[in-house]
Amino acid sequence: TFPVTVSTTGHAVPSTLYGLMFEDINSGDGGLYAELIMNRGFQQVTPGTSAALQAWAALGSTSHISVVKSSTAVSTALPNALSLTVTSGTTGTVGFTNTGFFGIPVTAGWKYSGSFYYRFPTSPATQVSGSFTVDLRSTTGTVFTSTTVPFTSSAGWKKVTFSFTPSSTQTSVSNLFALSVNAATVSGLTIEFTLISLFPPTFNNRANGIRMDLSQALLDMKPGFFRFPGGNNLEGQTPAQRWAWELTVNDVVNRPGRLGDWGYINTDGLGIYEYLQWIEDMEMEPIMAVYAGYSLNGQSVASADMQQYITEAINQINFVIGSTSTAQGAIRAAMGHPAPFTLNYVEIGNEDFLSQATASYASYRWADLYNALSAEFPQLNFIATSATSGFVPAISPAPKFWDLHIYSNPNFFINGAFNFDILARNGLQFFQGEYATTTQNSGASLPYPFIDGSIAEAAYMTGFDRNSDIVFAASYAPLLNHVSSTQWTPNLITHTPNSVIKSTSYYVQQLFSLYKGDTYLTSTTNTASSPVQWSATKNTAGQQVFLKVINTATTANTVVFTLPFGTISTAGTGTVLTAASGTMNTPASPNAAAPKNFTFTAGKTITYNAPGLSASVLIVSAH
Ligand SMILES: [NH3+][C@H]1C[C@H](O)[C@@H](O)[C@@H]1CO
Repeated sequence: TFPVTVSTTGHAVPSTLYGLMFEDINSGDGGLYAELIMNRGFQQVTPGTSAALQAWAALGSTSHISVVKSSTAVSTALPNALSLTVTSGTTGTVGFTNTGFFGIPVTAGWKYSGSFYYRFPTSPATQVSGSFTVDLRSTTGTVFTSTTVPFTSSAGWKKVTFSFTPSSTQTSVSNLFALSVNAATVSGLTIEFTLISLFPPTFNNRANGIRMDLSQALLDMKPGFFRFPGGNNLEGQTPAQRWAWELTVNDVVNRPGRLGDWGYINTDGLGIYEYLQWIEDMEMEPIMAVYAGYSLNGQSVASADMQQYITEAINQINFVIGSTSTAQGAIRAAMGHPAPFTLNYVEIGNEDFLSQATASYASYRWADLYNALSAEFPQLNFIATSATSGFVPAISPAPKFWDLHIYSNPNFFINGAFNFDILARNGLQFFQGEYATTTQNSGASLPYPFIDGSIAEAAYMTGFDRNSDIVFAASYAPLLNHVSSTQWTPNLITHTPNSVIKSTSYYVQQLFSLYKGDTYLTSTTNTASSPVQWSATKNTAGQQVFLKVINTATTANTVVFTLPFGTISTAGTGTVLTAASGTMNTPASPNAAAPKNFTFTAGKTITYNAPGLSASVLIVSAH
C-alpha cells in the first residue's frame, strides 16, 4: 500500500503543458489535410513516367492519359498536367480515375466540393462544347454520386467547380473519383487537366481545410499547443529542399509542393496559413519552427550564408504576427486573417544535436538566428533544440527554452519518472517536444503503441506534472499514421480514409491533458523504483482535485490518499485505462483497450486499488 498525503501548496501548471507535435510524416496529405485526391497537381514529378501518374488510371481501354509538361502551364508552380488524348472515331466514354489516398470515403449527406482546371492545348477549328461527368464510384464501376460540368474548347485554362452529395454511405473505402466525357464530343482532340481536387466537409467548414474526424479526436484531448511543421520535415534533404513558408501560402495553384523528408511529395496544400487557422479553430497555440540552416544530408548552411535564412525566418514570423503593412502580414490578410495569429513560441531548428548539426548550431546557427529574431520580436520565446542530448544546453546565448527528444523502451520511462526533479531551477524551461515508447524492453519494434509502453509513458508524465514549474510543454511523437502509408511506428493515432484508431498512448495523453488542472499539489514524494507513481493537481475555478495513479506493475497496487481540504464531496468519479500486457489497439481491434469510467467513495481519505498496468484519474470536488 502506498500512503500519499496531498498538500494545499504547489505551483501553477502552464496551459501549454500537454499538446501535439505534428509534421507531414505518415500522413499530412492523406490525413490531417482533407484533400481526397492524391497527386492532384502532378507536383514534383517527371512527365511521361508511370510515377507521375501515381493514383491515376485511364477509364477503359480507349482512354489514353499521360502526364505532360504543359506547353502553357496553369501557373509557374504547377508546370505539369494530365493529358487525355481522344483518338478520332472513338465512341463511348473516355476519362480517368483517382484512387484517393489509398481509398476514398463515401458518406451519405456529405457535400463534396470539387474543382479542376482544364484546357484544350490545341483549340479546334470549330469550337466544341459539351460536359464532363464527375463522380464517386466503386472500383467495379457502381456510381454513388455524380454531376456534370459544362466545357467549351476555347483556348486557355479554365477553372471549374462542382459538388455532389451521396445518398448512401459505403462501408468500403475502395472507391474512385472519376472524370469522364462522351468521346464523340471531343473526337480527335486532346484535353489537359490539373489541380483536380475534391474535399469532404472540413473542420469548422474551412476551405482547403482539415479532416473532421481527426480534428475531433485531437480536440477531445484539449491539447494546449501544436508544434509544426517539423521535426525532420522542416529540414529538407538539402537547404534547397527545406520547408519554406513562402512556398506554402496563397492559392494552392501557386504552391509547387516539395519532396518531403519522409519519402513522398508534400503538396503543401496544408500550408502555414491552414496550420495557423486550424490551430486557432482548435483553441491551441502554435509552437512554430523556423529552418535553422541544417539539412538531413548533414549539410549546414555556411556562416557567411546565414542572412538569407535569418530574413526568411523574420518573414515567416511576420506572416504570423506582422502588421498588414508588412509584405508578409499583407499576404495573411489577403488570405483571410488580417488580425495577427496568436504566437508565443518559436523553435529554432530541429534536433540540432544530431551528427554534424551540433557544431554549426553551437558555433553560429543558434546565435545568428536567436540574436536576430529576439531583437526583432522581443516578445517571443525562442526554443533551442538540444545541441547536446543532455539536459544542459551547451550553446550561447544561453537559451531560456530547450527542446528534448527521447524515444526508448518501457524501462527507460518507468525509471525516468524523476529525471526532471533533480534539475536546477535556474530559469531554463524544458519542452519534451518528442517522446514515445518505440521498442519493447527486448528491443523488438512496435507497430502500434502497447499498454506496457503507454503506462510507462504515464509514469514518466507524472514527472511532467510534478515538474511543471520547469517543464512548460510535452508532446508524444509522431502523432498520426495512415494505415496504408507508414514511415514510422508507433504513432499516437492510426487512421484509414474513414476511421480513426486511438492507441493506448492516445488515452494516456488524453488523461493527462484533460486533468492537468491549473495547479500542481505537492504530495508525498516517491522514488523511481516504485511501481506506482501519482500526481495531484487541481482546477481552482472548478474546485476539483485530480488524483492520477499510474501502476506499472502487472499486479494491482493500493494507494491511500489523504486530502487536506475542508470540504470534500463524498462521491468521486474516475477513469481508468488498463489491459493485459501486450495489448494494442489496431485497425483489427480498435477497442482492445479503452478507458472505463467508475465512481468511488470520496472523503478526507480515499483508498484506490489500481489494477495492474493501469493509468487512472480520480476526480473529486474539494476546496
Ligand atoms: N526522428 C524523429 C525526430 C524528428 O524530429 C522527427 O521528425 C522524427 C519522428 O518523430
